[in-house]
Amino acid sequence: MTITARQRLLLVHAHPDDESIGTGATMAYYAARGTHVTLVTCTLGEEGEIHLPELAGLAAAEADQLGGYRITELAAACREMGVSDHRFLGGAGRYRDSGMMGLPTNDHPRAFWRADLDEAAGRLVEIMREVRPQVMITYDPQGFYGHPDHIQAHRVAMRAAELAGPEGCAPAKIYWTALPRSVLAAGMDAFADASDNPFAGVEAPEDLPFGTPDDQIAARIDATDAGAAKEAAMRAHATQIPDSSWLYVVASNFGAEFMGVEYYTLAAGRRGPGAGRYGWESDLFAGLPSQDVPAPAAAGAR
Ligand SMILES: CC(=O)N[C@H]1[C@@H](O[C@@H]2[C@H](O)[C@H](O)[C@@H](O)[C@H](O)[C@H]2O)O[C@H](CO)[C@@H](O)[C@@H]1O
Ligand SMILES: [Zn+2]
Repeated sequence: MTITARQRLLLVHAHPDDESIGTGATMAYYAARGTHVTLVTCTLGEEGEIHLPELAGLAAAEADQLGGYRITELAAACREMGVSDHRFLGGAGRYRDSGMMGLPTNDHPRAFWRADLDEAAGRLVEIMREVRPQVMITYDPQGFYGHPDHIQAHRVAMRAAELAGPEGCAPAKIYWTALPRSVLAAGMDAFADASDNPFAGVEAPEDLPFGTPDDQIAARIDATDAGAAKEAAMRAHATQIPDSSWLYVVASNFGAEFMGVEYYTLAAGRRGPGAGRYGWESDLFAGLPSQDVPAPAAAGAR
């Protein structure tokens, strides 16, 4: 694939649904502005729950067809976001959804959690060679909330960037998905008296398995105009995100602020110009030279 877009964004996610939940507005926002957005999903999500009773028979313990079905959900979500370049790491089915931490599925022979790090990273380097992204998004070392496939996606993405560096095709900036503690605190306040409080039982934002101090956030992407695309992409993942999901409860109360604004920490690269108390960037490509698309590496060049 010859990519001529001047801006190229690479995202590395663990399962079909993560791209929409965590970065759907960012992806739709940049795709709508001509950035070439490449999504790499590391597993098919075979071990997921199924919130559509009519599809219960696809479950891993039954026909074990959920992975194939989630390929179609992901394709629909990408259409809603305007993203056309999507790949599964190593090809569809190479790495299997490991299930939640500590489950026997972590030990499945193809479990992503057991993948050889350099072998998996090498497959991502092949995509970096072709796409030559200036910016990459993945998770923090905790995988945002501790799922083994998210932790492994972080490790593979960061190792690939390390391996690609000497070849000159590593991203100049690497961001990790994040949620500011102040946003979590505002959410807890807003739902304090709600009957369907998604934060019920949580005393403080620090008690949640995710959340980042505001002064460690590097970018706030206001993709409010892509909030509807994000919600449509999430609804494409109906086996994973039921209509009753807390995600929609929060969205219905927060609206554009929740669905259309996404936050990141900067793990590598130089921070661009920003604004506000903590100098948050409003553009992931801030500070990067507006470069022409480098000539694709000659065939066989390494
Ligand atoms: C957003 C995300 O990473 N989803 C994963 C996750 O799903 C969780 C899992 O089904 C768990 O059993 C539920 O209690 C929890 O609510 C879900 O978020 O893990 C799945 C299995 O690895 C994965 O398929 C799904 O994409
Ligand atoms: Zn996930």
